[in-house]
Amino acid sequence: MNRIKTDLLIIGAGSGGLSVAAGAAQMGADVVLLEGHKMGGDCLNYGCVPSKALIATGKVAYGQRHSEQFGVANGTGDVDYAAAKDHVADVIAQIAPVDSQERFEGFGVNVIREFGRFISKDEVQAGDTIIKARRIVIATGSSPLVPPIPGLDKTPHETNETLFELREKPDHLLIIGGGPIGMEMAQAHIRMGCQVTVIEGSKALAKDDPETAAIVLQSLKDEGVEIAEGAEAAEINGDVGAIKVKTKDGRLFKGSHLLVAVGRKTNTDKLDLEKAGIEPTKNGIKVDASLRTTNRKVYAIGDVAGGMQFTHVAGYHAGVVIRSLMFAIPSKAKAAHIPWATYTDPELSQVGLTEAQAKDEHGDRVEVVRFHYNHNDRAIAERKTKGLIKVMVVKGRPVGVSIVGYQAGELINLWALALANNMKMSQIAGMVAPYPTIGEVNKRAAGAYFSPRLFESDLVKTVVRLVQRFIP
Ligand SMILES: Cc1cc2nc3c(=O)[nH]c(=O)nc-3n(C[C@H](O)[C@H](O)[C@H](O)COP(=O)(O)OP(=O)(O)OC[C@H]3O[C@@H](n4cnc5c(N)ncnc54)[C@H](O)[C@@H]3O)c2cc1C
Ligand SMILES: NC(=O)c1ccc[n+]([C@@H]2O[C@H](COP(=O)([O-])OP(=O)(O)OC[C@H]3O[C@@H](n4cnc5c(N)ncnc54)[C@H](O)[C@@H]3O)[C@@H](O)[C@H]2O)c1
Repeated sequence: MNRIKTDLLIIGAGSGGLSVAAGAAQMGADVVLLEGHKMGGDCLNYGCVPSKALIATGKVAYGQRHSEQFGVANGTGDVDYAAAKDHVADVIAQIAPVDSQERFEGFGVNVIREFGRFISKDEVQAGDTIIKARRIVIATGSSPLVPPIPGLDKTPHETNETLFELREKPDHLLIIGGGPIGMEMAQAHIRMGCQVTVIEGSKALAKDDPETAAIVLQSLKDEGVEIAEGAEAAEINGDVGAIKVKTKDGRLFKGSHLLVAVGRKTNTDKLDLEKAGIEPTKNGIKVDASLRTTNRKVYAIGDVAGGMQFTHVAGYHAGVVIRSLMFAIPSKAKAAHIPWATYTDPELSQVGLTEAQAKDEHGDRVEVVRFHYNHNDRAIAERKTKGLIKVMVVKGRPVGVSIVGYQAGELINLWALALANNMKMSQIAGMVAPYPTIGEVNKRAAGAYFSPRLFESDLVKTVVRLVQRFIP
């Protein structure tokens, strides 16, 4: 057995672990990084990157079929499903060097390609190496949840870990789960020429604002996706080509392939957490505001910390623990300013409170201002007029923003900055945005907050009349 000592041990080389490793090593710490499977974790190999690459294929195919409105003859938009998967693999391959073992070794990180498990409060065994560390960061992420629905274990099915390697085009893809994975993949597949049915136990895209989510759901239905809500999968059987899903309320869905996308299970089973005195929760590892576990030498970040499960959250967590670990500066993770986006067409994004949450929290003090894409000149030129922005405002400051429409994932960046810095609506309204950009939607939403105050105020009218009378 090899024995090594280090300042910092990181378990898991996904979005969170790699960010901590890169930062800490480049700042001079002695770092050991463990990865039992693929460098880059879920995001690069089974998550964000392949899903967005497949969405891009769908977008091109859809664009070909709908080009006439621009004066360009419609094309057939035929998709070679296997070739689309080659495109996905090529996109992953282009990004992979950034997350590679070689790059991290170049920073001076000792990368060990083994799963790690605790053997004491400050020791982890990985293969035939025992690492004793002054501080440890658990960044082991999550895996697809495959629930114990009767028959599922005997029925061939895809998850996000297998879908991007499937080369045979599904005639009819059944998707259990109408969350972001389900809806992004539903649209990508209908655009690639598959028939698609989403079987959702409660409400699709339920974590988002219902008004903006409804616009996405209607768009998917208009493209031909069948979305069954209140349809909890209860019994599954069949084989590739003939899969059947029965729901609790007796509905029967038939398809050729099945994708299970019903949420995530955090990766803690290999860790032997109890050996280190680390308390788990129902969905992850118990952490305090500084992401410290019940063992004061150990932190948990990213998906395994059991909060919002996004790559940018794992990256943000990495920054929080680096401050504590490298400089001993007390640092807390907050969630109120964290945005998210779902990359359907139209896109859906959110930061801060939804309208319902804002009204719960602030009552009558909330004002909701809206601006619709069909008043944005660039959106008209691009024929992307479907969508709106809603800003929830309390005492002149935004407390939440929901956007649905073209580039909603880009537009939310400004509001993430505004919420993180407690900015005022007047600062957004005062920004000069280049014309014609989709980004003017943001400025016009802020303007919509002030319009009634300026244009419907008797006081303003009286003052203006008075001033006009006295101006020479
Ligand atoms: C289909 C899909 C699409 C997504 N799209 C987006 C998106 O568009 N935007 C977004 O922000 N997020 C998206 N996500 C979420 C995002 O992928 C995750 O939030 C992110 O990868 C979490 O990072 P992490 O570092 O916590 O974990 P991971 O990236 O999962 O990394 C954890 C790593 O730890 C390793 N590991 C586990 N146990 C051990 C052990 N005991 N020892 C050593 N190594 C171990 C694993 O092999 C893995 O490599 C998507 C997820 C999915 C599934
Ligand atoms: N664009 C993005 O940032 C992006 C994209 C994909 C995934 N993700 C991340 O991955 C996480 C997981 O995504 P997800 O879509 O798997 O999970 P999710 O938890 O968001 O959605 C799962 C859905 O499955 C439904 N469900 C559960 N059991 C069911 C059953 N038996 N029958 C029918 N429906 C059932 C739930 O009601 C829920 O709506 C997301 O929460 C997000 O954090 C992010």
